[in-house]
Amino acid sequence: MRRKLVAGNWKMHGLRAQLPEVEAIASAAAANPSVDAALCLPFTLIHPAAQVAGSLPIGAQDLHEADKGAHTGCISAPMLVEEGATLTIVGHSERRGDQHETSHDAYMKAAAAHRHGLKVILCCGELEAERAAGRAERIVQSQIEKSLPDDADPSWLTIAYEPRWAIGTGKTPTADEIASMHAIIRAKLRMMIGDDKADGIQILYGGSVTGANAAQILALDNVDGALVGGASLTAEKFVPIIEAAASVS
Ligand SMILES: O=C(CO)COP(=O)(O)O
Repeated sequence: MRRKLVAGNWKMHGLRAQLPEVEAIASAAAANPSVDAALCLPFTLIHPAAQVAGSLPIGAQDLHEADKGAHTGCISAPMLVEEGATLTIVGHSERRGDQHETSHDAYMKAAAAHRHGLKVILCCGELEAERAAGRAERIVQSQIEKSLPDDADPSWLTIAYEPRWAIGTGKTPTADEIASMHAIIRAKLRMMIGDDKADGIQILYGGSVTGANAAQILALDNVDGALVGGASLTAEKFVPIIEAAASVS
């Protein structure tokens, strides 16, 4: 039985003034031990958040594929580990859009994270035009093919399906569309790494998840948690999602 994981992605939000939110989220996570929770924060908050987060895992949102080198402005896996991160997101659609990252970049970044013991949330998801053109499934399958790291294993890898058009828009796919895409991702994983490993990997849904829709989404087949943006920024909005996950676990 796969546990549910509710991970927050603060994106480019948060100063030290928001550390009490981290503490409050960590307390709520500790009070719901049947569910896994985590927060992926801006680089600048990783160290101070890790000091106050207790057992709540603190992660990054990106990293460079190299351990060190002449890469101005970039952050490597060993740097993240030293700051107290235990996981990182790779391949988020905002990095694919804003920084032109490819699935191969995500593959390289996931490998770098794994080399240094970081868990990885690997993102995939189609654009609105791709869904409208009937290409959503093929796009997501292709992203998984190109980005799934070697040695992919449930002990360190999680997949997040985040349709780009559902992120920050208040629009979500229908329950059938979410369940269908998650089944397609599960089938793809089975083909690539075998049933045992594939069946252990958590597949999260992300895109406009809130306390109001979380229980319904998290109850769907093959939805093993949520990757939450806007509604993860405060305990008031995020804790109900953790509790919704607990209620369907
Ligand atoms: O991109 C997301 C999480 O990584 C989802 O963001 P929202 O929850 O704000 O739609």
